[in-house]
Amino acid sequence: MAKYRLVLLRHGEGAWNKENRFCSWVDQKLSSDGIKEAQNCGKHLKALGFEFDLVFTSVLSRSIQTAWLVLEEMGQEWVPIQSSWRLNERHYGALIGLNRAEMALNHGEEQVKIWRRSYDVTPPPITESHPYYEEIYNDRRYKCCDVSQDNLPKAESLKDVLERLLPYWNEKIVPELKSGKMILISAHGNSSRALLKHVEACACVEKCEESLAEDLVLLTEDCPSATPVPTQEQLPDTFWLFCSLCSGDLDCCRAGLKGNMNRALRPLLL
Ligand SMILES: O=C(O)[C@@H](COP(=O)(O)O)OP(=O)(O)O
Repeated sequence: MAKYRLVLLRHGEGAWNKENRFCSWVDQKLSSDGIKEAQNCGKHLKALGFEFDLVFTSVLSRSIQTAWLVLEEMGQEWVPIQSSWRLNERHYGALIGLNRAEMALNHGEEQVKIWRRSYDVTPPPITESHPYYEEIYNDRRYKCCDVSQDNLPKAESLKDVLERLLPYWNEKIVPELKSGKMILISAHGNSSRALLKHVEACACVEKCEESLAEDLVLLTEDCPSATPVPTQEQLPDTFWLFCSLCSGDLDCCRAGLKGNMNRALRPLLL
């Protein structure tokens, strides 16, 4: 039996994913395709015999809905779910709600790529005149966070996402993994990317005190070759799985489960 067991999911397709708009902190629900993707993912995980002990989600409905649908398909609805804004999608600031293709026409492909896939470039911040400002900052879910509403981000780079995510990862998730629980994280494209970057970096570094470091064996394979889905017995001693497709800035797929599992969720590559 593997020592540390983590499955990291990017949620199924949301309504604005379909429209190619920056969704970010706007609380869009899953599209009908997204619902099917999450259900398929649950079927695959069930077929592979996964038994989750604890689930972490962001406070955005698309990640929570994905977790519910996965658990329902697996007959594991009873598994506790913990939600935190720290797993939210990257805050895209003033870009929220805008269409990526229109942005590319107005600002150029290169600029849009920098906003989306650079590590430490922060897009312009959201201001009070933004059409979604009130909807986001007056939402009750952000009144009970571990930071005050005034201190919530107004725009984030991927680096900022990692910085706000790490305390939660280290304090809430890592101890549960270390206690032997099988964990599902249902998150977003960029919060997964940030976490992936951290976990992989730690796995490469000899000593990384607060991480799973040497004990963590990553199942890394070149993208996009389809490989057979390993059974639980075939998994190495310690594993984590990234159940979605590649992230453009990380160059290749990091996934223990590929093929069916990855096709169950919308690829991260756009
Ligand atoms: O905010 C969004 O629209 C996408 C990410 O956008 P990109 O960084 O891929 O542009 O997040 P998700 O659908 O994973 O919650």
